[in-house]
Amino acid sequence: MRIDIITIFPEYFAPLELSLIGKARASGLLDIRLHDLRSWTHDRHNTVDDTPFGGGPGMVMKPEPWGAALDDVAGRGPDERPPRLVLPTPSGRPFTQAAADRLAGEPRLVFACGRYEGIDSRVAADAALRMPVEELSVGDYVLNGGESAVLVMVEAVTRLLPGVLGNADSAAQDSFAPGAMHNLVEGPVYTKPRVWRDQEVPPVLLSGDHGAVDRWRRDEALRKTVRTRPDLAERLAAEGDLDRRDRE
Ligand SMILES: NC(=S)c1ccno1
Repeated sequence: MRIDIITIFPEYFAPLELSLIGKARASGLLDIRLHDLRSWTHDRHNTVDDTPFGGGPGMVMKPEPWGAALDDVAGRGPDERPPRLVLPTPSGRPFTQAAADRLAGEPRLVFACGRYEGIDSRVAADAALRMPVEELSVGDYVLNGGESAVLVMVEAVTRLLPGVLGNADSAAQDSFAPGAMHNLVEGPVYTKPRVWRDQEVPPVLLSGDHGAVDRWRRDEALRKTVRTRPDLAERLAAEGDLDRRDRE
C-alpha cells in the first residue's frame, strides 16, 4: 500500500518511522510519503490560509495550494486506478474498525490534513471529479488539525495489512474485529506472574482447556461490552447476538 499525507507539519508524522509501521516501511510492505503543503505556495510567506467568506472567527485553508498539491500527489497515469482521498474532519462519517478494514483494501490512500477552520470546501468537490473522496471523523471532538487524526487512521489501517502485525491472528481477536468480535470489546488479559499483589489470574486461563478459555473470553468480552459500551450491547441484543452469546 502507498499512503500520501499532505500537511503543513510533516514532522508531526515522525512516529510513523517507529515500531511495526516503521518496520513495514523499511521492508517495502508500506510506502508512506509526506508532502509539505507549503511546497505548493509561491508567495514569500508561503501563505496557506485566509479569512472566511461570510465573516466569522479563524482562518480557512486556501484552495489553490491544495488543488495544486492534490493534482501532483494524487495524479495518475491513464490506466492507473485513482487513489482514495481521506479528509479527517469532525463533520465526517465515523472512522470505525469497519472503515479501517475497508481502507486496508485500498492500494493507495491520500490523507489531507486540514488546519485552522478547515479546507475551502471547493477542494473536496474538485477532487471528487477525479477520485473517491471520504470525510471521516475519529471522534466527536475537535483537534487543532487533522494530523493527529491521520496518525490514528494510518495506524488502524496499516496494522491490518498482511505482514505488518507479528501474529496475523491477533487482529481477528481485537475489539470490534469483524466476525467473532463484531460489536464486542475485548475482556481482561493476563500474563505472568500468576499471583500479583494478592490478585490471582482466573484459573480457567491456566486449565489448558482451550474450549473453556474461549468461552470464558467471550463471556468476559460480553460483560465488558455491556459495562463500558451499552450502545454496542444494544446492537448485539437487536441482532440477537447478546441472547445467543449469553447462553453459550
Ligand atoms: N475529529 C476529527 S477527525 C478532527 C479533525 C480535526 N479536528 O477534529
